[in-house]
Amino acid sequence: MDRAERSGRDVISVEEAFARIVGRAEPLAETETVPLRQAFGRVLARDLVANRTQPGFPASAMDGYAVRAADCAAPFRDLRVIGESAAGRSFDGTIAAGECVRIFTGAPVPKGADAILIQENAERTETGTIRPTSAVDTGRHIRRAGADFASGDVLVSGASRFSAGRIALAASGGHPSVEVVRRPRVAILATGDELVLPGEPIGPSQIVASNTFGIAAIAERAGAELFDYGIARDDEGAIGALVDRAAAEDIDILVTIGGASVGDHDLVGEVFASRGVALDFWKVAMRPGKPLMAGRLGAMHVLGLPGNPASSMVTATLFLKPLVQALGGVPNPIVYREGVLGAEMAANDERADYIRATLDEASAVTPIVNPFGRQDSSLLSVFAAADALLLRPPHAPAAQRGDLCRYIALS
Ligand SMILES: Nc1nc2c(c(=O)[nH]1)N[C@H]1C(S)=C(S)[C@@H](COP(=O)(O)OP(=O)(O)OC[C@H]3O[C@@H](n4cnc5c(N)ncnc54)[C@H](O)[C@@H]3O)O[C@H]1N2
Ligand code: MOO
Repeated sequence: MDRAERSGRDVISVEEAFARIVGRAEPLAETETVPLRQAFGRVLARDLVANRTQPGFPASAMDGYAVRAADCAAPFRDLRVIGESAAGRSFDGTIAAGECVRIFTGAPVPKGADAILIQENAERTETGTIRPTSAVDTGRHIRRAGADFASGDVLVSGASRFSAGRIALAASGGHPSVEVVRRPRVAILATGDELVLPGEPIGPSQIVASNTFGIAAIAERAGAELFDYGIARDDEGAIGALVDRAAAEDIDILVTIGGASVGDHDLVGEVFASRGVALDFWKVAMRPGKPLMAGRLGAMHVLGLPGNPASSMVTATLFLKPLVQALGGVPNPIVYREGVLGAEMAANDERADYIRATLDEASAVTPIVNPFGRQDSSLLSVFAAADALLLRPPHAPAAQRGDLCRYIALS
């Protein structure tokens, strides 16, 4: 496909682009076992089954006395304290009528007891007995064995992402390590003669290659293992060598930044073609982010993001993030929420607009979405200050302040 052919043709909708990039992505089959401490955010490969029952014994939920409920009915009489059960140190005898055992939270309930009298409802006497001051129901303050889970229960279903709570549950179920889906391997390659790294000496017509850092954060948050391929000059050989490297290093998603448009130095599409990338599409009816390329080189997904900072961040949010999630085996829809417009909007043209906006959530359940006045796709300061991308669908009619709208929350 030459440049003339690539330009102008086949502008597809955002929904179509999503279906082609994300909808066709197969979750990775490979798994790995990681220590539980490293499992946060990872995707569980298969159902995690409890190795033990929790609690493993009937346990007291309170500090007090293990009693027979029948002994704690009015008129109250003294109960003899025949021992103590603390967490980790049980009382091995059996409680008979008129007896009780001093017990602490989490400790095993001794045989014969069927309730816990909290210590606030017991008067200690000088003769080593206690007297209940309140009746107690059978079963009161006793956690039955297996109340949390039983051995063999599914604790966390396969394809779930490990939250803090799920990690703690896996630990409680007796798992020091867990089997998780391999992280998708994402390589990021910035292209452009004008680019230098942050902190490097910078010439008068140079700019800092900032996009890699933002895109990497989006990909890693979505679960990627990241490979930074640095900056390639606007040279077919240099860019091509890094495409080859990605294929050789079993990269799952190669992301290029810049060089996606129609200028004489926009070489990425040609390099892709020369390296055998099967280009699926090259333009999306969206703003920012129109010159987005997507294709495959064998099993490797290839995404050519536009160079303008907001364009690359928006396309990474809409397509790269859910693609990483799809390969990693987690649900990956783009969630559009409902808001109220904080400003009037002009009628839209044929491109879906993703307008950088702030959310005012203080006043109402439905947040007010306030678009920034400046929407140029070079403005990182505006993107960084945004909480949301306000969606203006293609051909949306003019809208008033207070009208309902949809937005994507940025985080
Ligand atoms: N004649 C036309 N010109 C342009 C069109 C068009 O349809 N016809 N599309 C415009 C749109 S929309 C966009 S978006 C840009 C995309 O251009 P490229 O992907 O080719 O990006 P570059 O030209 O390489 O760079 C654009 C801009 O972004 C800066 N940049 C590039 N890489 C980085 C990076 N890693 N970090 C930070 N900034 C980066 C670069 O210096 C340029 O300023 O094309 C329009 N043109
Ligand atoms: O669509 Mo470009 O991505 O506006 O700047």
